[in-house]
Amino acid sequence: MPLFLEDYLAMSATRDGRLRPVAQTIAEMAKAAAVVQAAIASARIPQHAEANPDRVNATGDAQKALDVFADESFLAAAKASPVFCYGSEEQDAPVVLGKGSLALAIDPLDGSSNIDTNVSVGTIFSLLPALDEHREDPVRMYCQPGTRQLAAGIFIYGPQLLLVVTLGLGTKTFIYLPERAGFALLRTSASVPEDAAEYSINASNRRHWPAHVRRYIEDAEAGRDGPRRRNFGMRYVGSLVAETYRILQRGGVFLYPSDRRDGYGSGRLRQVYEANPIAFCIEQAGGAATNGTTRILDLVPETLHARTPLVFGSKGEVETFAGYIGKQTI
Ligand SMILES: O=P(O)(O)OC[C@H]1O[C@](O)(COP(=O)(O)O)[C@@H](O)[C@@H]1O
Ligand SMILES: [Mg+2]
Ligand SMILES: [Mg+2]
Repeated sequence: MPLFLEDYLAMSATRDGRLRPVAQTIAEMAKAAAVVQAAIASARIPQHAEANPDRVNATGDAQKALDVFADESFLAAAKASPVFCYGSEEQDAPVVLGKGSLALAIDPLDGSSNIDTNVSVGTIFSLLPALDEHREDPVRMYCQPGTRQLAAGIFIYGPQLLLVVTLGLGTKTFIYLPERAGFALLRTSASVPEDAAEYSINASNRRHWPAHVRRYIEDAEAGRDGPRRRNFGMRYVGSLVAETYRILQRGGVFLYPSDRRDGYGSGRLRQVYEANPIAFCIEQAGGAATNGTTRILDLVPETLHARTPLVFGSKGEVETFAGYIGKQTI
C-alpha cells in the first residue's frame, strides 16, 4: 500500500503543528495540478483562456492560454487554502485574498516555450509565512530570503504527473495515480549525486556570456583531453522543472547566467517563484544552488518579479563553476 500525499502531509503537520496550513495548501494545489494535467493531456484548454493572444505578463513574456488557465486554477486553489496573498508570474502584483497565514509565490506554468511541443512543462511554488508587518504592502511579503520558505515544490506535467516537494524534511517525489485520483510516494528521499558529468545551458547565448562562463563550458567540452580530464554530456530541455527533475535523478549542473543582452543583467529566471523553490528542493536533496558565488537561499529579493542568475545541481560541479569566477580568462 503506497503512502499517499495526504497521509504524508498529515504526518508532517502532526510532527510540526506550524505545517498544518502548509499541508492544507499543498493538498489543494495537488487537486489543481491534476486538472491542469488533464487539460494538457487532452489539449482542451477552456476557451476563455484563449481570448487575448497579445497578452504579456509582468516580466514581458507572451501569455499563452495554458499560462492563463494554470494561473486561474492555482489562484482558485489558493482561495480555498489558508493563503493571505498569491504572488504569480502571471500577475503584475500579489493578489490579496485577505485571510490565512501563508504567502504563496508561484510560476503557474513553467516552460512556456514548450507548450504545444508535447515536452514536459510544470508548476513551481513556494510557501512563505505571511508576516503581519507586511499585510498592508504584500510585495514586501515576497522580499524574504529563501531560507524562510516553509515548503516548496514542482509539479511536472510530462509522461508522468509528478510532485517534487520539500517541507524542510528532505525532498520527496510523488506520482499521480489516475485510478486513485491521488499522488502516491514514488521516491522516499531524493538525493542529488555528489558529482556528475552532464551540464545544461542554453548554448545559443554563448556570444553574450561573461568570459568565466565561456571558459567553464569550453573546458567541459574539451572532455578527457582538456583540463577537466573527463567527458561531459549536455542536455537542455528549456523547461526548468524538467531540468530539475533530471538533476535530482542523475546529477549534473544547470546554468542560467547573467549575460550581455538587454534585460539579462541578472539572467532570465525569477528568484521568488523559480530560483528559491528549486534551490530549497535541491538543497534538501543534498545538492547546491547559487547565483554563481552566493547561495540562492541567502539572497534577499527586491521585488516579487526580481531575477537572478541560477546555477544548481551536484555540489561538486556547482563549486567547480564558482572557481572559474575571477580566474584569468583569455
Ligand atoms: O529559452 P531560454 O532563454 O533558454 O529560457 C528557458 C527557461 O525559461 C523558462 O521557460 C522560464 O519560465 P517560464 O516559461 O515560466 O517563463 C524556464 O522554464 C527555462 O529554463
Ligand atoms: Mg518559469
Ligand atoms: Mg511561467
